[in-house]
Amino acid sequence: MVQTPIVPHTQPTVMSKPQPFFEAAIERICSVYTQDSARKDGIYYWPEPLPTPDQQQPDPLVLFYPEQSLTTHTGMEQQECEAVIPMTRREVLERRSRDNIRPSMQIPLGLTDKPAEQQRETLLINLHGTGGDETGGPLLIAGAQHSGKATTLQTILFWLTTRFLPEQLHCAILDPFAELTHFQSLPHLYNSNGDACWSTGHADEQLRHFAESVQAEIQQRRTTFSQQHAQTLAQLWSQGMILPQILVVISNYQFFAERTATAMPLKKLVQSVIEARTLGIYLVITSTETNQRYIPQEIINQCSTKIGLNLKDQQRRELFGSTLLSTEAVPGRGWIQTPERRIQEIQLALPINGTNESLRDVELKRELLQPTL
Ligand SMILES: Nc1ncnc2c1ncn2[C@@H]1O[C@H](COP(=O)(O)OP(=O)(O)OP(=O)(O)O)[C@@H](O)[C@H]1O
Repeated sequence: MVQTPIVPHTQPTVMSKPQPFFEAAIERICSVYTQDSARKDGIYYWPEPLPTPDQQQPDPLVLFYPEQSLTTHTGMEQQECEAVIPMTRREVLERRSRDNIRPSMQIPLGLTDKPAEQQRETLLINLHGTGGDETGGPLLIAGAQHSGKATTLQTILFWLTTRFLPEQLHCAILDPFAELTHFQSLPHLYNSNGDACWSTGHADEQLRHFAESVQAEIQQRRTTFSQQHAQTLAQLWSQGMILPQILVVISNYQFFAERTATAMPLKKLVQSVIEARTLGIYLVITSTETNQRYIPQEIINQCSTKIGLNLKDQQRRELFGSTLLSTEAVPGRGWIQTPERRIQEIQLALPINGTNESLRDVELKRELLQPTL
């Protein structure tokens, strides 16, 4: 039996504002009975809540450990943020040229809350999956406006382009609202023919060209796999044949849905990419809508990992097939449904720290323009 800790009688703490009695009591207990002593007694504390962006700290959770604190526009040093990766970006860049790297579509994207297990864990999305066709798979991020969709795409691209050399990773991006333009400068966005693989898809011709170039890559890859009698990209890499992993990003899918000339070719492209996962070709889609009018139900069903950010009740039902409580309306907060169909609350990470969007934007651009190691 665990004994109740004895709290010595101390002077009341001086507080700046009145605190409810139970909060003051908990604070007093915590000050004398540390987490370490509790663990030794077999008591595990409820984990910290998910970090919440607010006015005081708009960037509580970032991808990499910040190199240095950025100063705010008022010149004051900002508060420390939590990092998903306990390393700076520079350290990850250094490792990528040193490590014997293997293909991997595991992406650290934030934190997840598991109240039943009293745990808060790193949220790892695995687009490849480890256990056959039902695992990994396409990622769909659906969310209201300003809920953090574009930022999440930036975090995904920032991770993958930091982790992998351009010959190991290639991205093809359809970006109608030009939210990912900073990545255009990276060699990862050029295919083996030297063609840029970023497009707004505004003109039908642009979209057709984008779809054709991705389809051509898929076709070429099928031929290579069969010539080499390979089952997986990892097999080819281990034989010294480095074909890049390909990430296809379709941002704001709903934008294309009502254009009759583009809806069908885009749907066909998505189907082909979904089928090409075993060839090392992966898909991430974002959408502000979850209704069939804007995104075909087959596509929603085939996306085995789904994230919903600040959605209405009806949209949560359309996306997850079940009614969930709404989450706090802060950017990057929502629900994830994983391939095992588990649903968990999450907080997604910013790619970079900074107290407002324009500071973060400048900093991200600067990081991406820096010569890599
Ligand atoms: N995980 C996060 N943590 C903190 N702030 C975030 C996070 N994600 C996004 N934000 C901030 O919230 C705002 C909206 O983000 P973002 O532009 O990514 O949303 P969006 O869903 O793409 O919006 P829209 O649909 O209007 O394009 C931005 O100021 C962004 O910096």
